Order: sequence, then C-alpha cells, then structure tokens
Amino acid sequence: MPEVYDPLTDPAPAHDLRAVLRIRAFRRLWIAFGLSSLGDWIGLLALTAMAKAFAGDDYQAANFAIGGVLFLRVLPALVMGPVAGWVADRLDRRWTMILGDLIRAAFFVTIPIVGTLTWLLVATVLIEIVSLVWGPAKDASVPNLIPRHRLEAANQLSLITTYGSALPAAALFTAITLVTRWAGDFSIDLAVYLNAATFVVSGLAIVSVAEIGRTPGHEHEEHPTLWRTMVEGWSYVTGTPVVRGLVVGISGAFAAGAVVIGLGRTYVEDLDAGDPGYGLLFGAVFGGLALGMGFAPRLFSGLSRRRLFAAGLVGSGIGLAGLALIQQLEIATMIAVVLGFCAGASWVSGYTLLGLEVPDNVRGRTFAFVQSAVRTVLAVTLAVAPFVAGAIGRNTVNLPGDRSVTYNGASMTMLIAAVLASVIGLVAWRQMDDRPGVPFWRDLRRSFGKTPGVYPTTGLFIALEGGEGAGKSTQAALLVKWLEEQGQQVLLTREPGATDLGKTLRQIVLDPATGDISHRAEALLYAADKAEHVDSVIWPALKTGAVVITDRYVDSALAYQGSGRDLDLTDVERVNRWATDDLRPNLTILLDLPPKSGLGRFAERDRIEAQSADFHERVRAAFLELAAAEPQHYLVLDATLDREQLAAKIQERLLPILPKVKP
Ligand SMILES: Nc1ncnc2c1ncn2[C@@H]1O[C@H](COP(=O)(O)OP(=O)(O)OP(=O)(O)O)[C@@H](O)[C@H]1O
Ligand SMILES: Cc1cn([C@H]2C[C@H](O)[C@@H](COP(=O)(O)O)O2)c(=O)[nH]c1=O
Repeated sequence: MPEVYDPLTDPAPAHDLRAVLRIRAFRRLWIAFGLSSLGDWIGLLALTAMAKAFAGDDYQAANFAIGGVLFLRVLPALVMGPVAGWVADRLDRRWTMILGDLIRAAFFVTIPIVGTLTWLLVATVLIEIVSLVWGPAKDASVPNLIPRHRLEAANQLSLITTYGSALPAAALFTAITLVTRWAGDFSIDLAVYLNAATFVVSGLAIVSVAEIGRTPGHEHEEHPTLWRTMVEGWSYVTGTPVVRGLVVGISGAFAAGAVVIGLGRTYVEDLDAGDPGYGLLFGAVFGGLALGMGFAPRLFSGLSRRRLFAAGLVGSGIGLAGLALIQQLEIATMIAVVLGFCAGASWVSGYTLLGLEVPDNVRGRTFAFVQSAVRTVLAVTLAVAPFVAGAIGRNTVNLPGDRSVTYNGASMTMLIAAVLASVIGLVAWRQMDDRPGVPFWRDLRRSFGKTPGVYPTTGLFIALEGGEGAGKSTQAALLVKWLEEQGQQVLLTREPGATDLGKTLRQIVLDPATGDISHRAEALLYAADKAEHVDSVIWPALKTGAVVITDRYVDSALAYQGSGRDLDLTDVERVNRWATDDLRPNLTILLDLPPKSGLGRFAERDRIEAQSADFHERVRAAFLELAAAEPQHYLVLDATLDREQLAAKIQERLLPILPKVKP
C-alpha cells in the first residue's frame, strides 16, 4: 500500500524542495534516478570516446562512429515510444525499473568485453530501448508517491537532477580518464564499468521503494493487446483537450529551443560573434531554462499552472521573435535568457500538469508519447531549420527613399518559428484555460511573489467560507459535535465579532444605520477584528493543540472587500496578511451556493447582505477563484446538498488529518 501523505501534515510551502525529499519513497526514487542519470551521461561520453577509438585514425570514420552513437540514441524513441508506454502501464513499475537498471548495467559491461564498433552500436540501441521504458515508468510513478501540491517541486527536482547530473558526469569522466591515463584505452573501459555500477546501485535503491508497485486499483483489469493499448493511448491524448494542448505545447517549446540550437551557429556568424558568441548564446538559453525550471513556479506561485504553461510558450515565441529581429549580441544574449526562462517555466508546469491530469492507468503511455513527440520534433526541427534558413539565404530589400533592409535566413526562420510557437501557445491557452473571464494580467499581478503563508503545526485550523446563508453556521455546529465525538478539543469561533473589540466592530460594519462608509475604512474595520481575533483567540487555542473552526476568515475579506467592493485585491490581501500575521487555515471549506438561494434563506438583511445582486455574484466568483488557485488547501462543496450529505463529505475530508488524540 502506498504511504498516505496528506498535504496538510507537512506545513512547509508547496514549492519547498526539502519537503519533497522528506517523503521517504520519493527520496529513494530520486537517489535512484539521480544515479541513473549520472550513469547515462557518463555512458554517453564514454561510448562516443570508445566509438572514436574503435574507428581508429581515419577522421571521417571517427566522425561517422560518433554521429552513429548520437543518432542511435534518438532513433529508438521515434519507433519504440508507444511500445515503451505500453510496457510502463502494463507491468509492475518497480520491477520494470529494477530490471531495466540491471539490464542496462549488463549491456554496458559487455561493450568493452566484446570490443567491436558493431556491438557498441547495437548495445547503444538496446540500452536506449530499455531507457525508453524506464523513463515513463519513473515519470508515471512519481505522482503516486507524493501529494498533488508537491508534484511541481518533485518535477523541478527530477528535471534539475536529470539535466544537472551532466556536469558531475563530465567532471567524473574527465577525472577518471586523467587519473588512469597510464591505462590507455582501458581508462575509457573503466568509465563504462563505473557507469554500469551506477545502474546496479540505482536498481538496488529501487528495491526498497515498495510504494511504487503496480498501478493501484488496476490489478484485476484485463490486459489489452499492444495494438489496442496504442490505439487507446492515441485516442486518449488526441481526444482529451487538456492533454492534447499539453502535448502540442510541450512539442512547441522544444521546437522553439531546437531552432535556437540548430540556427545558433549561423545566427552568431551574422552578428560577427564567432565561437565565443555561440557559446554565450547557448549558455544564455540553457541558463535561462534552468532559472525558469527552478524559480518560475515559486515566483508565480499563485498563477494557474495551465495559464503558466501557455504563457511560457507565448513568452518563448516572443523571445524568439526578439532574437530574430535584434542583431546585437549583448541584447540577443539577454533575450535568450528570457526565452530560456519562459521555455523552462512551460516545461516544468507542463510536466506537472501531465502528472496531475492524466489518470494513472494511461500515464505511462502518455509520458512515452510525449517523449517520442519531443524527440521527433527535435530531430525534425534540427534537420529542417538550417535547410529553410539556407533556402532563404541572405537578402537585401530596397525600400523607397534610398533605404534598404538586409535580412538573413537564420533570422527569418527564427521569426517563422516565433510565430508558430506563439500560435501554439495561444491554441494551448484556448484548449486549457481554467479561469475563463479572469483577465490574465490581473491574475499575473496578483500571483507575483505571493507569500507562502504560515500553516499551524500544532492543532488544526479550519475556516468555513461562502456567501450569505450558504450554511456555514449549520455545518460548523455539526462539525463541532462530530469532532468532540472523536475526542478532539474544539474551539468554534467566527468573524467578525469573536472578541470584545470584535463585537463593537461587528455592530458598526453590519448595522444598516452605519450607512455608506469608505470602502477602505470598511476593509480596515474587518482587518482590525481579524488582528484581535488571531492574537487573542485563534493562536492561543492552536498552541494547545485544539481544532479551531472559524466561521469566515481572510477569504471573506478578499471576496467581499476585494472583489465585492472592487478594492485593489493586492492591497486588501497585504493588509489582511499583516493583520493575521499571515496565519492560514490548514483547510478552508467553501460552501458554494447561488447568492439568490442563500439570501432567500433569510427575511431580514444586514448592511452587507443588502448589497446588490452583482455584488454578491462577484463575491461568489471570488471565493471560487481563491479555491481554484490553491486546491490543496480547499474543500469546495455544492451547498445545495442537504445538511447531512455536506457534513459527511466534510468528515471524510478531515478524518485523515485530525490531530492525534492524547489518551
Ligand atoms: N444544506 C442546507 N439546505 C437547506 N437549508 C439549509 C442548509 N444548511 C442550512 N440551511 C438553512 O439556511 C439558513 C442559513 O444557514 P446558516 O445560518 O447555517 O448559513 P450561514 O452561511 O452561516 O449564513 P450567514 O451568511 O449568515 O453566515 C438557516 O435557516 C439554515 O437552517
Ligand atoms: C469576515 C468578513 C465578513 N464580511 C461580511 C460577510 C457577511 O456579510 C458579514 C458577516 O456576517 P455573518 O452573518 O457572520 O456571516 O460580514 C466581510 O465583508 N468581510 C470580512 O472580512
């Protein structure tokens, strides 16, 4: 049985990489794939060096041998991707990975022993085929080992480890070949044996990750044939708009990157920048990529991942257009960093979305499909882009008034790719947007640099939120009763009005006699109630280990004063975070009800209830938006259900996260 991890048991922010590594099963898998990646890179370096050695002194033969190794590493993915996905979804993923590692180790060991170029090339293909199965089995397992809200951080770690291990691998390879120089060609053999050893250790590390196992819940399913699996996988990818958008988008991001790599050489030639310029451009794109993967999720922590994915793509397109149009190396380098950043942001969020949105039983196939699509796009783009650039050539167009514009093939091809990447980004946006009607710029401004918040580690903090008459007080009372039956120490409180000061403030804000007051004054009165409430009621109770239930909290201020009154949401948020010391509920239960139904449950109206229907509609939409931005901290319920049904759903959600009751 997989360990049960609940998002609420570890209060660390979602993007905290250390929190992901605290999850034992993931940590072990991470060590394993870190070693596999290290081995993979050492293997690539060692095999190209060995191929050159086998080819002898003939310059042309050596180039063909090295090119052969590189080509054969890409080729199997084009042909074998769907088969690899079938294996990853059908077989026990843990054993697939263990055997995969051991088989790869065995193949590597045979290469220096057999000692021929032909076997080296054959073994390269066989190793690559095994890797093709291993990768999707690993990618598809990760979402089962960690809570949903940590998947992005886990993917950041995976990508950083996979690509970042190239550096230590290069250092290790150099060290081995330098230290064992006396051994001649045998020093490369040593590198290959070391590489095989990393695979063996990786396989052994996976033995201890029992949580991976076979896809839970699918043990008794019939096993479809390879052909049916492929057809089903294909119809799933093409027939599910979100997944289709993701696959098209990820391929687009890779095509944009491949254009820069494929045309970089001629592009810098046109800038008279030569080899150093090429190195700079290359470094800028990859540096930006690493920054995007590492920092974009944290920087835009409040932005919907679907939006971040599509916006990253459009950003890459715009960056590419900038590169094409600006013919100055310094500025081009800065643009290349931005381009890489956008592509990195898109890559990590796309990868995370695949893990979140694709059901477990087709996840292996989907990852394998993406792997094949990406490699095909890379191969085709790398081959076609220089050809298109060459066909366009260098041209000068004469303009009226003795003016002329000179453009070259590389820039023009980049411009074409820029338009394509932007269009793909927009198509992905249309297919996937999960916040229709919310303007992107407003969303972006709000999400930028949001603070992670403080989640209590003693006791449990629960907020009930929703519009007027949604049933919060009713559910709060039922919840208190149930929690006490569970032996919990419970405190029920509310906003505004739980303290002496709060009672006075409540009277002011809700009494119709108060009339119209400044919206900012209203926001500050509610915030003052919260400050007193948190300091004198909520924190002291949490510190004793109690379950604190508050009937309304900060979300009410964001919805009523922020969206209802239309104050600047960032300001309202800042004031409320300050007032509450950024204390956040472990779980917010949102009871969603059309305002008409809720208001219809009362005869009398207080000052806020008496606001317009539009006001209450804005409030409802704002609550839903807040929940959608951080689903791991919310339980959204349809409040038209009857009281008992709602209470049962709340209990089911809370049961696994209740504090341990002291005997
Ligand atoms: N699930 C339900 N179905 C139908 N009526 C309900 C339901 N839950 C509560 N009610 C009724 O709706 C009215 C409002 O309920 P309640 O006071 O719990 O709502 P509330 O969200 O706390 O309201 P307020 O906006 O004043 O905070 C009460 O008369 C209650 O009995
Ligand atoms: C906390 C909080 C509340 N409000 C509004 C929402 C309601 O109309 C009232 C509280 O009445 P209830 O019967 O206790 O639900 O106040 C708000 O506008 N801003 C807030 O921060």
